[in-house]
Amino acid sequence: MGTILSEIAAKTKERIEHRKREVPVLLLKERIAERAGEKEPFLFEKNLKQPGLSFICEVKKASPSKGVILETFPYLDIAREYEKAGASAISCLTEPFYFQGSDVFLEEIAGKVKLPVLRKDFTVDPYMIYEAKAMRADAVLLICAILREEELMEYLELAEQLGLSALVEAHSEEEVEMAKQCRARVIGVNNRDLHTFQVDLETSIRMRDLVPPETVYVSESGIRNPEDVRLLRENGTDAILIGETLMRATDKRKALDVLRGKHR
Ligand SMILES: O=C(O)c1ccccc1NCC(=O)[C@H](O)[C@H](O)COP(=O)(O)O
Repeated sequence: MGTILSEIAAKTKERIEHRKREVPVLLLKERIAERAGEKEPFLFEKNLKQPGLSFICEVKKASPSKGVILETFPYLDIAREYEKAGASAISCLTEPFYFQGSDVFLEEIAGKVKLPVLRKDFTVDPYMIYEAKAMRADAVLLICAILREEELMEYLELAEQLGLSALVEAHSEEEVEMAKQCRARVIGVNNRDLHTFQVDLETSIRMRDLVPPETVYVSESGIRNPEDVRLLRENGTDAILIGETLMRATDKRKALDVLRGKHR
């Protein structure tokens, strides 16, 4: 049975084939050259390697599991609040059909906020890595479940050449092995089951020891409360990626403090 990811990946391929005809890769390369030196290479990875648990805070309007999360979506204000609240990085959804994301959100956030920004999209073509760089992203998401090992290796090399970090996402032990084989430097385990959409933190807790300490280990999805954060911290997680919980919080700084265990 196919998962939601294969469906999103197929739709993304169509979107990107169309985009390539509108904006040829040569144009993206010109834009990248014009912006050379504007960004510190690999800042995403560098920030996640700072001592203590790092928070990657997500800017996400909607999702397949929850539908629309926020009707009005002040994405730039949200990113600024994350910055003030001490986030280490921002994750910005750019996928338009399932998450109501947009490249415009990312480009604007990356232009106005100093934190590194992850382009949270379903990378299925090297073109998307050039796009990410051209729109001033600092990192790309590479999902093992939608890539062959040769593709993952090729995309990691391209990201490296462009000074972009890559968050390599796994859902199983086999995918963690694939990420390691490709020498990923940042590996994220997603706690969301792609068949049922159920989240279970035990997934990333269980796989922690498969990833060596020099690789950044990220736990993604389903992080709701200080107890979840405490469990992940105590299990040796380097960074956590949080979307819905923060999107629904009216006061982001307070919500992050509560998650960190600073408020009761
Ligand atoms: O969020 C979904 O419904 C979803 C469904 C299928 C593939 C990916 C999906 N989400 C992308 C993410 O990985 C999350 O946005 C991210 O990890 C944050 O999760 P959460 O804190 O649970 O919003």
